[in-house]
Amino acid sequence: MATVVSHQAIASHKPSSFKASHFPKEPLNVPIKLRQKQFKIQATSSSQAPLLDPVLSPSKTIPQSYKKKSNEASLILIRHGESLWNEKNLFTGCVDVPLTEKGVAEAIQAGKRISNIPVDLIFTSSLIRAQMTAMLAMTQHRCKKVPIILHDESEKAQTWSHVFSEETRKQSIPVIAAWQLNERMYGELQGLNKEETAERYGTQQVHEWRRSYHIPPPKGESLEMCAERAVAYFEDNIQPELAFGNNVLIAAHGNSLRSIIMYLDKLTSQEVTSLELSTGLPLLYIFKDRKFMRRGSPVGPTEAGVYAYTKRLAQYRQTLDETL
Ligand SMILES: O=C(O)[C@H](O)COP(=O)(O)O
Repeated sequence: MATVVSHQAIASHKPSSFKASHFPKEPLNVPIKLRQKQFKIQATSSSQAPLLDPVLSPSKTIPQSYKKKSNEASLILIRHGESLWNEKNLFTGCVDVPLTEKGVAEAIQAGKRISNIPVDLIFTSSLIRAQMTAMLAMTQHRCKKVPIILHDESEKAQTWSHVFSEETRKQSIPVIAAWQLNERMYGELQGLNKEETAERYGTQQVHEWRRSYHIPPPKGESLEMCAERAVAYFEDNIQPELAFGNNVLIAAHGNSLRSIIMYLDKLTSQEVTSLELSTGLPLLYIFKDRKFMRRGSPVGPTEAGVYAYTKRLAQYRQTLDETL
């Protein structure tokens, strides 16, 4: 019999104490966008491992019922830890450089800060510094689930990365990498030293390139252009997950996150110019009643205030305390 599982199905989305046979074998009720990425698994017999088939047309895979997991979800945003080019003060943009040792420590520290906050699904950019940050942060999470990058760049990549144990899937968290969450493309500034560029073109000009909403750096993206793809991706792919009740972690970049925060906090193009994000600092939002409520940055796993924000977070933490 053919069974459809979504990306969500590889994670249990529940604390490890959750019983009730865990997940149904039949399709989970999943948000619209990720339905389109559903895989069809054909179990030829109970003794044979399932085979992964390519995506079917969404009309064949959309479940009939659509039932929310919860009316409330957490959203954590983390700018990646310090990169080797942050350290050298170079414009980085879409150049794919790794974290420094300090960046690794920042990512681990960020993980400690969010270690009691539920994470069902992770989105990162396609750049290694954001992916390293997400992975390192998750090593600290008390749920002890394994983040697994989903490879859907080809049918073969999907098939070859398939996990054949339902139990193992339940102990994992899907990680979706999307280029739309990449840092703004910094054009002809990529690889240049920020201080030297300011000396050459003037502080005011460089500040406009870096912080204005509308003005792009030479042959690069303005924040507005970056927002067009990052916010569209957020609205189309991430917000439906939150609306469904899935708790989401996004590890991305200074400017792609600035544009998303501008959307979440309804900042004007003027207000966003003064928004600065530190490397490796997690920011927590609660999504409820179709509204985003900014809750600041969890300062530590035992910080009482963070868990007082919502009953759901407090309950999740209590479950971790009881079961781990
Ligand atoms: O891409 C870069 O150089 C930085 O990560 C972000 O740079 P900015 O603070 O100059 O926008």
